[in-house]
Amino acid sequence: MRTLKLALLGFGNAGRTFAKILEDKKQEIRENMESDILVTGITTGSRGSLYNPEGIDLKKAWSDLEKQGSFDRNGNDYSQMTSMELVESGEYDVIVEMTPLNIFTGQPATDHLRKAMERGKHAVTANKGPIAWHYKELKNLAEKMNVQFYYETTVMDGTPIFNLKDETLKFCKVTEVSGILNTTTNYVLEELAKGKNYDDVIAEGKKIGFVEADPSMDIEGWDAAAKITALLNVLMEADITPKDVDRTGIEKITIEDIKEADQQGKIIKLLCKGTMKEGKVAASVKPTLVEQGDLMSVIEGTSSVVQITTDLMGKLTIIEHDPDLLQTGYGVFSDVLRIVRNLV
Ligand SMILES: NC(=O)C1=CN([C@@H]2O[C@H](COP(=O)(O)OP(=O)(O)OC[C@H]3O[C@@H](n4cnc5c(N)ncnc54)[C@H](OP(=O)(O)O)[C@@H]3O)[C@@H](O)[C@H]2O)C=CC1
Ligand SMILES: N[C@@H](CC=O)C(=O)O
Repeated sequence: MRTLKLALLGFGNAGRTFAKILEDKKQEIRENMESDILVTGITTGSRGSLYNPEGIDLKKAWSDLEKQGSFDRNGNDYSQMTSMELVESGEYDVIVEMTPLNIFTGQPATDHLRKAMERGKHAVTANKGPIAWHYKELKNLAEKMNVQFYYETTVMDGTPIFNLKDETLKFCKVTEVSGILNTTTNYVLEELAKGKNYDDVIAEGKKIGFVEADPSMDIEGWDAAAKITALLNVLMEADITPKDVDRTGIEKITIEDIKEADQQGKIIKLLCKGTMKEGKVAASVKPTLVEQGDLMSVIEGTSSVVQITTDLMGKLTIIEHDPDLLQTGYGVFSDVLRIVRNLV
């Protein structure tokens, strides 16, 4: 039986859901992959940290957080470790980065991943900042250190996009990527059309768990810009940052705009697009009028869609229907399983 130790940075919506899946599937992983996956460290921004090289009691960790809003300060595993201290000196095999998105720098997530890989640790990130800002450097570092580095959750949760390209679209050259990649704006536009108040809609989205810690990251199109950047960096080796995306958010869209679109038989969607022509990459995020009945118009609620055009396989469309946090947790879980599978 192999033992793989994980250090989790961030234990919010994504982190807790991932931990629950891990706990639920513990026995199946043992039986099918002859592996035990232990979590040896967890850090948060303000709710304390846990550390135990023999494995943390995950059920207690999330129940303490959910019941009392912080880890148990009197518990055996309670620790004062900061994220960087855990990364630099903790005992673990895989760092799992799930801290909030800082879209303007990709930090501190990038430093966490860089430092862990420099120590020869494998890395998984749900945080798209590092992929949007520092993908090439991190990928090169992973190769140099001979470690695995995965980031499936950064775009459309656990929907296999990066895995699909890596595993089943070998030698396909991607020439265009488009889609609806941000849940919050899709949800907000739809709920405003029903006559709901903006603040109530954001509060609902926060409760469900998909709105970023700072909602302007979603509303101003930054999250979508980070996702199209991540897709282009990975699928086309574009080497761009979110600053290179021609970006307009939905902050100026009014209920009148939505009604006017409806009268014309159209609907407003925040569309992302990236193309590669003669070696040049162009990327945009823009509120766009879409004909009702068009494929993009039926992507409702928390659903997302991506279309990938390739030279050998033409255009492929992948829709993620009504995801919730389970699919976010699954994205992280699938990356960790990929590491286990490749180690066997
Ligand atoms: N939720 C979703 O639908 C999806 C989220 N993601 C990405 O996953 C990441 C996490 O999202 P989510 O779980 O929803 O966010 P949350 O805001 O729910 O949780 C963030 C967690 O990170 C902690 N944290 C903040 N700063 C630090 C730090 N410096 N070191 C360690 N922990 C820290 C927070 O602690 P505290 O609460 O104490 O501040 C909290 O535990 C984000 O980058 C997001 O973009 C990706 C796909 C989908
Ligand atoms: N805030 C994001 C969450 C997932 O990446 C979104 O709304 O899509």
